[in-house]
Amino acid sequence: MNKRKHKGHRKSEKKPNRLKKQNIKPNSSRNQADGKPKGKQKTVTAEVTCSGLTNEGKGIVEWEGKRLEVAHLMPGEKAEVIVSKRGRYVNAELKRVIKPSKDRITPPCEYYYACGGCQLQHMNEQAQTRFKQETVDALMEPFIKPEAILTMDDSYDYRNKSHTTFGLNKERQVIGGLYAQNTHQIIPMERCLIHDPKADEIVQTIKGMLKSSKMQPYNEDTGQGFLRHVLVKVGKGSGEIMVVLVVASPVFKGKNNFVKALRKAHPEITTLLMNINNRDTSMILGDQEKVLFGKGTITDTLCGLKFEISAKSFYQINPVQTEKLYGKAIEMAELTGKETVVDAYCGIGTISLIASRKAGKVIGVELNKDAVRDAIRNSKRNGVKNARFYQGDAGEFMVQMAARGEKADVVIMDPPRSGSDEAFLSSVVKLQPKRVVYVSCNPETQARDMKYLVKNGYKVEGVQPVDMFPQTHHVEAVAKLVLKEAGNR
Ligand SMILES: C[S@@+](CC[C@H](N)C(=O)[O-])C[C@H]1O[C@@H](n2cnc3c(N)ncnc32)[C@H](O)[C@@H]1O
Repeated sequence: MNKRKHKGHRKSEKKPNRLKKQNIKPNSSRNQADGKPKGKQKTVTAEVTCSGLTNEGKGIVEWEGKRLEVAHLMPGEKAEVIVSKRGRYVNAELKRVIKPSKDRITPPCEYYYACGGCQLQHMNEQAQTRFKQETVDALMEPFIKPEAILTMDDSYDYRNKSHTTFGLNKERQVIGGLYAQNTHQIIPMERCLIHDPKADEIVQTIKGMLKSSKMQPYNEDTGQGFLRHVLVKVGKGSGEIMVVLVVASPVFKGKNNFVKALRKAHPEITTLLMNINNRDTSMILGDQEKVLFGKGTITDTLCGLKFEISAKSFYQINPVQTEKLYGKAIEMAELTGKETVVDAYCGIGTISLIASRKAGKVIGVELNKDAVRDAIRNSKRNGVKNARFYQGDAGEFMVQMAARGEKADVVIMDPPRSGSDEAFLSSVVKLQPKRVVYVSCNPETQARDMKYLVKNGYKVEGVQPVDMFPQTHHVEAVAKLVLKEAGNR
């Protein structure tokens, strides 16, 4: 996915929406012209005690009868917070922790409090694990008690994909970094501790080259400038590296010299692309792409298979944990070699091809054209003969399968953060697969969709949380649902 927030991830896909975050009714006290809350802002310092955490890892406190959310505050902690009130809009920020939790640590990242990418670095590993376990436990409480979360030994440097945004600071110097949470303000940074270190090194080289190559960073407000973002994908298993320069115009002055210099500085880059994004959008990647050198894709190894990955295709960002996640999903599918498996929202065919080794046949469906092309190539590359891939909306595809009276023994589904839809879920109910394995990076929408399936004849037999995104509030979960006996539906 080319969006800033996903599986992962890190930035909101939409423009900031602080009202929504604070659970206050939209536009209740806002000036319609500039979007800012109406009225004079009052600021007070208040002493509060944190009673728990939101699903985004923020501390919950009570102030003047209102429930407020305070980033970086932990349960049981007493703290001073700055409360800003304008009309009915109330915001609280941590000023000082008076009584710290025994689980509080000093965040190792120097940008942590300014950047929005990580939300849990102030918690030790046990507290992070407990938070994620409790989040999934609470969401799955109507169905089953989840298994203990699968954690990761080395919880930094794990991301195989990074994107850095470029701009100019007030002194008109080039800066590159991540956006501050809920804003489009770039926090200049040289190293993000959850990125692959090599990716950050390459980005720093590119930043240093901008001046000599007379390349201007893009300015979102004026629409002037050239370089918007740099996307780096690292094949952790293969060592292959893809760099994508996301630019605002197809005219790349000094391209040959730039490419030559970058290759000289980083011979480990295996392919370089230019992606043209000239729209006023929060999406990182545009539609047009040009390969500047190499094959335009990287290949990585996962679960013993080789996968080719395009710039715009989704690929799980933490391969160590992905192997655990996929292993669990395949175990839950209980394949014997005979089954027809539908792998919905299949991306580049990772789960499909791993499942194909134990299934009769696999049908993969995916919306992104590039990902489907990758999946077909991956199937050939791995000598898989019993998998077919289709491009389209998974819901529509399932509706058609149900209308044609086709059969599926197992449905594996791994939708984006927003979850699945009624067209898809109602068709699953019509197709009546014996098992549904639901993989999700958002257990909130997963629980919502599971409720539909449970109402319509399925029973939850297991839920396995996996920590795919250490240091952030995100958590992955895989659930096994089985069709109840006809008499028990
Ligand atoms: C979370 S990813 C999972 C991909 C794959 N299962 C994996 O593990 O790599 C979700 C995928 O769903 C795709 N997608 C999003 N909306 C879709 C839709 N309506 N129908 C089919 N695929 C969709 C995205 O392009 C993305 O590849």
